[in-house]
Amino acid sequence: MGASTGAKRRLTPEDIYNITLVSDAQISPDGRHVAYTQTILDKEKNDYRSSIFVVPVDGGTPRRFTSADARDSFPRWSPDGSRIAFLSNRTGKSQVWMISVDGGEATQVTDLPEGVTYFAWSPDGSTLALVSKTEAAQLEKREGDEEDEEKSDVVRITRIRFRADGVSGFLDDKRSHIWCIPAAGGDPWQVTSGDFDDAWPVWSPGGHEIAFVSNRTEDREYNTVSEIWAVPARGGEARPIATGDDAYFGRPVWSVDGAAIAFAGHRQPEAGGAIDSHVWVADGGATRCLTEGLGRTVGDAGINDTFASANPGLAWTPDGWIYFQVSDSGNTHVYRVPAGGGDPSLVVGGQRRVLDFSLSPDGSRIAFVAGDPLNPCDVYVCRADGSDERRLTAVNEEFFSSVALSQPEEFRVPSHADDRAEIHGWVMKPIGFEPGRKYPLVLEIHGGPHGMYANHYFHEFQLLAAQGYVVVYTNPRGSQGYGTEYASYTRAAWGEKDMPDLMAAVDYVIEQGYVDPNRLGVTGGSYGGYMTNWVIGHTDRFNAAVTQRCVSDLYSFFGTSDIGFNFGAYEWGGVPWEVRENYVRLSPITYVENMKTPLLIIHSEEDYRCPIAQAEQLFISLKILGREVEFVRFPNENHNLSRSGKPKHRVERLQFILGWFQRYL
Ligand SMILES: CSCC[C@H](NC=O)C(=O)N[C@@H](CC(C)C)C(=O)N[C@@H](Cc1ccccc1)C(=O)O
Repeated sequence: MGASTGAKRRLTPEDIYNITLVSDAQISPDGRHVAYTQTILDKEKNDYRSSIFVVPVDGGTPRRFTSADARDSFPRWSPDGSRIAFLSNRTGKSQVWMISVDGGEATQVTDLPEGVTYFAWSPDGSTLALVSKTEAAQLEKREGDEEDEEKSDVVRITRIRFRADGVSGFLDDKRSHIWCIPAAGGDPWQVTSGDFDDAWPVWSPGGHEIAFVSNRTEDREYNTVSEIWAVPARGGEARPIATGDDAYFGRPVWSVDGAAIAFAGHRQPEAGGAIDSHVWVADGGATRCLTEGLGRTVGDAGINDTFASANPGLAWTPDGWIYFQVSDSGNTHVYRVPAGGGDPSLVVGGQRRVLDFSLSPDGSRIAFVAGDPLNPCDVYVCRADGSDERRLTAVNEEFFSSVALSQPEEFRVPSHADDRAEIHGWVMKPIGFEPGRKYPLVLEIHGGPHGMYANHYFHEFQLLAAQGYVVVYTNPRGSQGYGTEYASYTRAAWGEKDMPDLMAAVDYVIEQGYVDPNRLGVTGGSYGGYMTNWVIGHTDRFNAAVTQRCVSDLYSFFGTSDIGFNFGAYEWGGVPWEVRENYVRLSPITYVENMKTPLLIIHSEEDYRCPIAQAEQLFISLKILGREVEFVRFPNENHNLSRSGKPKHRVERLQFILGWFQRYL
């Protein structure tokens, strides 16, 4: 691939409308069907629409279960397999709905004033545990009730976390709590309360207790702790499972006998994604780590622009295996480990990214969604040991058979840094590639910094290849998927320690002989935008740059991003007044006078992760310096414009990127 287009046409930005996304594969209790969410981008409505589908594991045509003009998602089978409960925004707020597997109309189960973000079936199928920001007192007082006082538009802020990307306005003081409701409908009751955010309820096998994730430490306003607790299902006092100031745990799952709980995470909350996560078990004695020697992080650190997220948990089988995702060198796989101790082993591997998975209750089958460089996603099923794998959907087969795609080629190259560490990367040749010709190159830089480029379809990369660019992308130091030492290497050294890795990849590809070294471009988003700014402040080798949702000044980023002060305090070695020099030295804007590369700045106006002032400061400085710079602002969009922004804006963003590189390369 890459050599000729044959009968196939080239990809265009608008082709995002031709891509169907599947996610959240949930295998039925009898292991014979898989329910999943299917999402499309609706051009006419300029919005997303998702529905629940069910496909037989023995093959056959997927059947649409819901067809509302809404977002239906999170399908979960009742324990007897007769019903599927799901979340839907069809009445405005996200609520739980129910549909019989025999067909018929879906019925609404919950009507909580603050909606529902997550739910789980009780083992006997009688009750659903929910997560909602509703407080019991609100149920008495519904919309339309008279307010006592006239509302003021003045905002009084008392909490350190007062804004979150994706939430317009400011955060309210409401807390997420666990609720329960009869699955057949009826009055809900509040299970947890207090000044805590509770999440991810999981029923004990006997149905008496619910484990959940919360931060109940004294210092919770200021730390990033995440603990595991359990509470009686009828309400009462919560008991600690894995708690304390060193807890950074989530995704709890009970053992089948209810004697133990497994979960994922690590014991350094302030480090976040900079260190590897593991699988742990708490059984009343000491908490044990089951994946000590794994050398890779538990979970999916993959980054791309064409996916629908599902956020799967761990799975514990009756015969004592715990299943979990692992990010490994650009792939996300499914592993399992014996709960009693032993070596973790690979179950679902391959050059691909497993986005989510679920196990049948008897532990015999796995359903999963996976994507690879030429296919964003499909639903698969296999046996518990990974054998007998079958693809159950082919949602994009027809579309992708009509367009030419470039197959990424992997490489490993020594860094330009003194340690000559091995850096893993990919190169995509342009569509219509002809040996002997020289092509412009675009370097793509991922964010995080602790994310991971993966063996997964990336629309932006394929578009650049379709337009005649060589596309290079790598997992430099700071990336996940190569162990803790690799991921944490950039601490207090952003830019300084990863730029030599990136430039080694660029030089390696230039050495292959098909790149015009005078036509080099660079782009990236978020931390990738930070690095784009850093790179053009430290070399003039690039002829065009596009910085997206970027960070330019660490000093003004600190305290204005929703990411929280802890992020900077860890990543840059302290708070500004402790390590002032780091904030200046590591800020790309410090080197703005050196920036000569024509720069396009793309930023969303409601980006609270990287506030738009980061872009404005850079734009104004470069304008004053008389540099070639343009600033494209996307109204009503947040940090996730490239992944879940309004479809029309996503197309426009891609057009701006292509336009800039066409102009300067
Ligand atoms: C995937 S890990 C990074 C998440 C990180 N959040 C907390 O630690 C984050 O938001 N990092 C930003 C940079 C930071 C604001 C300086 C970032 O680079 N984000 C990336 C990665 C990402 C991908 C998918 C979803 C969330 C973040 C980006 O926006 O592309």
